[in-house]
Amino acid sequence: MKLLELIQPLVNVQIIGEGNPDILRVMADSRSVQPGDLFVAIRGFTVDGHQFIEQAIQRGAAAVLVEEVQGELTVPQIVVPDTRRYSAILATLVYNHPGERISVIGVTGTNGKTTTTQLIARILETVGWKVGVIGTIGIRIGHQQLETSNTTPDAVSLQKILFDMAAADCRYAIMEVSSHALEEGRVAGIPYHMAVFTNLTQDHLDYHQTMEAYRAAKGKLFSRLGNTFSSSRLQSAYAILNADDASSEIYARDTVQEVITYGIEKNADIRATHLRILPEGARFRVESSIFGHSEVVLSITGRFNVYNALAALTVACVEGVSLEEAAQALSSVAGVPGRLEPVVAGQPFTVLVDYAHTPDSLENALSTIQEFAQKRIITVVGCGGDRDRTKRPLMAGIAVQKGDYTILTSDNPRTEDPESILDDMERGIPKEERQSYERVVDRRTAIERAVAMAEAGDVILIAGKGHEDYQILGRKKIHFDDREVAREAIQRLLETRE
Ligand SMILES: CC(=O)N[C@H]1[C@@H](OP(=O)(O)OP(=O)(O)OC[C@H]2O[C@@H](n3ccc(=O)[nH]c3=O)[C@H](O)[C@@H]2O)O[C@H](CO)[C@@H](O)[C@@H]1O[C@H](C)C(=O)N[C@@H](C)C(=O)N[C@H](CCC(=O)O)C(=O)O
Ligand SMILES: Nc1ncnc2c1ncn2[C@@H]1O[C@H](COP(=O)(O)OP(=O)(O)OP(=O)(O)O)[C@@H](O)[C@H]1O
Ligand SMILES: N[C@H](CCC[C@H](N)C(=O)O)C(=O)O
Ligand SMILES: [Mg+2]
Repeated sequence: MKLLELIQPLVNVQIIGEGNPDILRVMADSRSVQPGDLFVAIRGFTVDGHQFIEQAIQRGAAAVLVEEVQGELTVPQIVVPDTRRYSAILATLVYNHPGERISVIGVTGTNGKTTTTQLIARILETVGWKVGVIGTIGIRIGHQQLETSNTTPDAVSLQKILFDMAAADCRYAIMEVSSHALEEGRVAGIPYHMAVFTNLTQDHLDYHQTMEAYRAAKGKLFSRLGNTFSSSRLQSAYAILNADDASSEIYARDTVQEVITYGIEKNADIRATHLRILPEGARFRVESSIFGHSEVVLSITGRFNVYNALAALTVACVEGVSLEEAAQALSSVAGVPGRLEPVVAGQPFTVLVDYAHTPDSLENALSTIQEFAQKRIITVVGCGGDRDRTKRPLMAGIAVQKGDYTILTSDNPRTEDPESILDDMERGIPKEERQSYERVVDRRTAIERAVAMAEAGDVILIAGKGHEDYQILGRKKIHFDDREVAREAIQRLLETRE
């Protein structure tokens, strides 16, 4: 596409320099620029992309999109007020509105996004539709697996991924939409067919500052639902909301599209009753005046997973899958990596690795374990560095209150002092609980310690990192997998006992 044709729909644009080159792609990272790219200089949280303009031109950039007029360049410069947001629009245009060639289902909320997207994918695939999935544990296009670094990729990568999914004949793109992504406009230009809300509890206050701002960021998915850039296609869209979460009322008011609710406690369009939470899974009955009723048997447990399953069932039913068939598909889900994932290595106690990294998710994981634990619950937990500090004392307080013994340890300390993160956590533990916890800053040692103290019938919860196979210490990323470390510790323990 010619540069001038590409930027024609944009407003507030200044063009400097001669020429009208062909633009093949939009690229925000100078290191990946190829000849024919439009390089977008984004002022980031760590570096300013304007620094890399020369490098991008050397690599063959045909034009640059900037916020500030640059000195003389050998390629045209397009000056706009906000390159981050404009890059989303340009990527949509370059890839010719990929979001309109595939039904995009967005899932947002503090907890449960990964699990819910995986459950939706399973149901839609079971009935025979090809899907793409984008989220924390990676990107999948049919059977092709790709790595990711963010839950929701940057705007430019996202449009390319949707393009590839549409080209691979996926009928659906099921994606996690983080509050960061909504705030930064990474998903601008995606005409969501469905917007699903799981829940809203505390997280990311380092970024959003207040819960109101955090709620408002997530709300953009609902207030913009049904909007498209191109007027050629007006589509009907649905907001799928959790009736038991207070924020849903606000989101329901904010959307002009059809609202369908799911829940357990309050009246909802699709509701779970007769819940039984068992160690090996959950059973419940679904009742809906719209979609009928069915029994559901899940191999994943916890009341919170009943909510995730209800959200997935609602999406499937809206898409025309029968409730019966959707429930059947869910029963075949063995588990989601790093979500209450058991480590089984012949030990007489239970070890569960879980991605609980917020106060609410930790509370839920521990409440679920309480329902089936026969003896003690030993919790190994840490909090990420360079992230929301206010959740640290809350998480430590919950661990000590709900479990029997807690080992406070490091998560991904990043550039913070690991001991000072533990200090922040410890502040949430009442003095009289001094006997029920200890600090072991090294995560491997902490896991080994938990394994060494466990007795038959105990449950160890290793929380915070779930599927992650790395640990970030300073600016270094080392290989670290809670499941591997626990397995090795158990094996060593069993060998010494033989
Ligand atoms: C705060 C935030 O949103 N940060 C994200 C953001 O970084 P940034 O825009 O500040 O980028 P930067 O690193 O300062 O670089 C600025 C620009 O220079 C470019 N650059 C940089 C170096 C170079 O040599 N050449 C070059 O062109 C970069 O490509 C970028 O365009 O854009 C980067 C590239 O897309 C992301 O990787 C990065 O995520 C960081 C790693 C991060 O941790 N983000 C977290 C806060 C996050 O977004 N999390 C949510 C999940 C939360 C949840 O689960 O609820 C997520 O969606 O992932
Ligand atoms: N519906 C839910 N409500 C509350 N807690 C949940 C729910 N679903 C999962 N959890 C808990 O939260 C943890 C993270 O779950 P999941 O990865 O599905 O959420 P997420 O929203 O994708 O998280 P992230 O924001 O990191 O991407 C799980 O390991 C579990 O402990
Ligand atoms: N999506 C979450 C992941 C947190 C995982 C935890 N292990 C950490 O590193 O803090 C975030 O960006 O806050
Ligand atoms: Mg996720």
